Amino acid sequence: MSRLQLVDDKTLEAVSLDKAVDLSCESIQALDTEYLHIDDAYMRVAADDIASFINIPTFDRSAMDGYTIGKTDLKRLQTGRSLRLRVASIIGAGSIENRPIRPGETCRIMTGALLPEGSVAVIKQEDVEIINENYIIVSVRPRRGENIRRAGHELMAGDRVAAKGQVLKAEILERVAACGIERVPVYQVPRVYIIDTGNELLLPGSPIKTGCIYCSNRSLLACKITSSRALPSLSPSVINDDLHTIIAAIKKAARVSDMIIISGGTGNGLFDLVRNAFEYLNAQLLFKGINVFPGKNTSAALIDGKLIFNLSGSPSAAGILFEALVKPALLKLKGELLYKGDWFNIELASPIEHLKSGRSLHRGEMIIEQGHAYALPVNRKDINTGNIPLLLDVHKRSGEEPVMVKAKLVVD
Ligand SMILES: Nc1nc2c(c(=O)[nH]1)N[C@H]1C(S)=C(S)[C@@H](COP(=O)(O)OP(=O)(O)OC[C@H]3O[C@@H](n4cnc5c(N)ncnc54)[C@H](O)[C@@H]3O)O[C@H]1N2
Ligand code: MOO
Repeated sequence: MSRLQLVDDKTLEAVSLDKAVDLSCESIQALDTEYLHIDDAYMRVAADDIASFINIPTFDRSAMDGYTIGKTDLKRLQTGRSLRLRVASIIGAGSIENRPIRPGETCRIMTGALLPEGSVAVIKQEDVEIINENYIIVSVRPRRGENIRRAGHELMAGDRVAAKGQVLKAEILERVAACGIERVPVYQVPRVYIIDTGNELLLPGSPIKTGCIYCSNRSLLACKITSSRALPSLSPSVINDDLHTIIAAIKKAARVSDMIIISGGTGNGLFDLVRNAFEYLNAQLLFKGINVFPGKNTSAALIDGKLIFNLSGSPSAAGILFEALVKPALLKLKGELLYKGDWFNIELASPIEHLKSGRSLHRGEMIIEQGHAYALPVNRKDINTGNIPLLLDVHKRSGEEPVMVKAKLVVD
């Protein structure tokens, strides 16, 4: 390992957060696709448009439990007359009445059942007078088509029920199932490998030692990866600030995962060696440093086509940078169409304490006051209050206290 040398990458300039997101996202493509049974496809990402092969419903059906009305009887009723109709048959949902409806006749029909030929309306059972099981009297004036659901009124054959890149949520999968489609094309789920570097780190469960802290980033990142519907995998132990150990961990991660996150070692201290490991591995450095706080030392690289992020060891910075930078790339890897997420403008509920000049990212929560949504800045002690969590993107220009900020919903 004598060939290991510390790299001097000071020549690389820090990029804006937007540029860092673009460079990361542009360097990767969605994973391969597979077909899954709809029962296993919840929250997976559609790898192609999914369209119906059939009209839904495929036949004209009754929308109510009631009685069918034929064309001639409808005309008579519309003149204001009362009619005594003979109940010719009973049609339940799923059964078929082959005989067309005749003048002076009705069929008792259940909700969802196929209408007999010649039916032009259905009258709800509570709107007729039942004389006995063979006769009813109708005195209402139905509209043509009343209580009839026509073939194709929900969907026509060829209509799209899911778009490529859309997350298959409950209501979408209901539509897919309604079309009779059993298997759907989806993107594979990314496996994201987490490496925590730092000599001071202990895994929870081990006895505390002087000068050491418990490693909490792996829990934070694993939860965020899980809530992004990807698969976290954790290095079996924390990784010491030793170049060979870091290189071995990255090599292993690149073999078994689709994306890698390394926490710690982003700084310029003597034991911040992750970028030296990148150099040794001939990684293609995408950027080194982002003009935002926290995260000014964040970097990203490609190793064997796998995107690898080096986030700050500080858990609050790592959590924020996951949301702002890693998550868009992860969603792109998953095949999600809207991988960058929506930023919206929102007013701060209170000023942010000790706000730095320039651009900074913060944790926030949405609160509602007198019907208006505001972003309340929160520090780490106050999070998880039950309010909707937000990521806040704040620009402070000299001498100005920002009022409006950009925000993005955080799901974890
Ligand atoms: N001379 C300077 N020193 C530092 C600067 C600077 O500009 N000049 N920047 C500071 C900032 S900002 C950051 S961020 C850090 C960069 O830190 P690293 O990414 O190299 O991370 P570490 O030094 O390893 O750790 C930072 C902090 O977080 C704790 N940590 C690390 N890993 C974990 C983990 N897995 N779980 C929980 N906590 C973790 C670690 O003990 C440190 O306290 O550099 C500053 N220094
Ligand atoms: O670089 Mo640090 O992540 O700004 O807090």
